[in-house]
Amino acid sequence: MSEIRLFVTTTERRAAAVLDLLSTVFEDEDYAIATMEIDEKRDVWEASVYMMANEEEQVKARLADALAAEFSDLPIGREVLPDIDWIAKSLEGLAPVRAGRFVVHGSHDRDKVKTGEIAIEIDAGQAFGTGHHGTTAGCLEMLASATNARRYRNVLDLGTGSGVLAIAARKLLHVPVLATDIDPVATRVAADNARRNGVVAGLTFATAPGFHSTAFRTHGPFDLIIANILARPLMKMAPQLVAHLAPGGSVILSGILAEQRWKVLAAYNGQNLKHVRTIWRNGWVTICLTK
Ligand SMILES: C[S@@+](CC[C@H](N)C(=O)[O-])C[C@H]1O[C@@H](n2cnc3c(N)ncnc32)[C@H](O)[C@@H]1O
Repeated sequence: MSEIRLFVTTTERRAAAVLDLLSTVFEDEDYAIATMEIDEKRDVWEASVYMMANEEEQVKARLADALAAEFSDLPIGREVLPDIDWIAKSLEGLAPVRAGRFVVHGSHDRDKVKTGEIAIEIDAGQAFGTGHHGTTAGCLEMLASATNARRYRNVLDLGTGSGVLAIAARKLLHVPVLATDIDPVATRVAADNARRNGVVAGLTFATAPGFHSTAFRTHGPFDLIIANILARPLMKMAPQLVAHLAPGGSVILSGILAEQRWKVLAAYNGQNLKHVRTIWRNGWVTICLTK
């Protein structure tokens, strides 16, 4: 049976409001809801709900009811999604990912690395970060571009997961990197991955929730802090994160849904950081700011 997407087309701000509405209407039900950017320059966004074809009628009626009060000007669009070969799709997911000068690949794809690329070998495992997620790829791309513009002397990777960003930073910059995670399994996996990638020296791993460890004082302040966590903890941590950033330093933040971007920017602008660049990937944003 085919899958259907019902959607409305509007601005970023109104799409975020429609998403809130959809999450209330379809709360606790198994329908995926999402917003996605269609045209950055013209501020065109879509807010969507996905369902199987036999559920379309009732979902559409409820959607129309929900939109009636505030969004009656938005016509409901419809798309029939192509049937997907999930086995082929999952294998495709393991293909190497390229972002900036980096290529992240599994051990089965060592021969796919091209001359001039910085290769990071990560097999899918117990920690987040094979490079396939829009947030990881966004951080890698931002890291490559941020380091074109200036030199950094040390780096913090907060929420290191598989260690992919710490390994990328070490391979690119050859400077000391502190990598931390709240999850001890992640720090162990990240250390293993660092060994496999031949970058043990210069990389320190620590298990710590947020900034609760003496490691930050010992190794900081940092010229570059990369944190791919989630919008809410990133906003909460803004004062501490900025306190550990050296004057003139840069921050790369990800784990932020496109509609949460302005809130995160406000939290960091409030700490006197200036926005440099945003990268959009698959509904997620990666933001770079400087002190
Ligand atoms: C989205 S993953 C990012 C992994 C990797 N850095 C990447 O970019 O692919 C977020 C990681 O942050 C860790 N994390 C979540 N909250 C944290 C916190 N308060 N302090 C430190 N690490 C945290 C999680 O355990 C997880 O490994």
